[in-house]
Amino acid sequence: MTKTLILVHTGGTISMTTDERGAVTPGLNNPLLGQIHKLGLADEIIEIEAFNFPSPHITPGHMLELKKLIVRSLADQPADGVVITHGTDTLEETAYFLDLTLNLEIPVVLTGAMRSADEIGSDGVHNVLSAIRVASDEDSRGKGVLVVLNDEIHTAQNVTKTHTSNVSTFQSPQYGPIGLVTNGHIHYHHAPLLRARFHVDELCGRVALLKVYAGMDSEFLFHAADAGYEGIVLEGLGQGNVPPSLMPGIRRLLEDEIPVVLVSRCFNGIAQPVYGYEGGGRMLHEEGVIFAHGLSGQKARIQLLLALSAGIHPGQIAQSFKGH
Ligand SMILES: NC(=O)C[C@H](N)C(=O)O
Repeated sequence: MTKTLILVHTGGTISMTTDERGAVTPGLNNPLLGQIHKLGLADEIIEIEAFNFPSPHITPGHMLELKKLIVRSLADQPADGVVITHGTDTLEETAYFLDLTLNLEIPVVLTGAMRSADEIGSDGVHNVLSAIRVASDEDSRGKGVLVVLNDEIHTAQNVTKTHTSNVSTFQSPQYGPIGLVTNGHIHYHHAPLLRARFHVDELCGRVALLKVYAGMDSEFLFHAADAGYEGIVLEGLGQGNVPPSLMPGIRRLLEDEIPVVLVSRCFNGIAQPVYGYEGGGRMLHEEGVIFAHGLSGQKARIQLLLALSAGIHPGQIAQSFKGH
């Protein structure tokens, strides 16, 4: 069957080369642009250069632009799948943003590279080829946004960058990948659960992410309330606890109707209201802190930003985190 894919480039190491000083830098043009269709994998690949940014330069505003570009491109040219190349540093945030905002049955697959385009053993072209094969596969439909690197298929919800430089950096702690890419096959061994969805045309609200540490005081939380932040995500301790010295700041935010979402700074397990001591999860839950079960801090932050931008009332935001 004839397949048409849209391949959107956004930058990242996959499109970078090494300069004369030995520093890895973005070039004027994405070196992959125009190269991939020559490999003859899908019948038609429409390449679009959306941005050419290192991914630390990507903002939620760019993520929304990307989402709109995908919707527009598919309206102009219906396709069987979408592949997006992206820097790896914030890839998981863009993937989750798209997962929560795109409402598509066709596969949408993000990929990137840990080695620049001119480096020996560069993983970029291989990852793009795998992503194209995954996006062309019928079994990839209806699975939400996927992330494909190093011959593994991960969900946007669970995947995270776990290593600064290794090519096997993308992992889904505690859940594992949902599928594998081999020479001849795309093989799924798990099916992802249904996700939340938000209809967002514009982003509004500032949401901060703070990591909780031993002896942390409330100063940043008071500052966040004074500075007009609309939401706070806390990466709490263990099963979802904070030092008692953080309670005055949390109470102030909740009094001001600023949602406080709690995840765990542990990368395995879920945050849950277990402990009844001062600052323990039970107390936080009873006072109105929202538990985002199993999400990382950076994903919970994207979700809270989208919930606020979708106009969900602060009282209803907890509901939108149910099921995670
Ligand atoms: N491997 C990479 O793509 C890392 C790079 N700093 C980026 O995210 O753009």
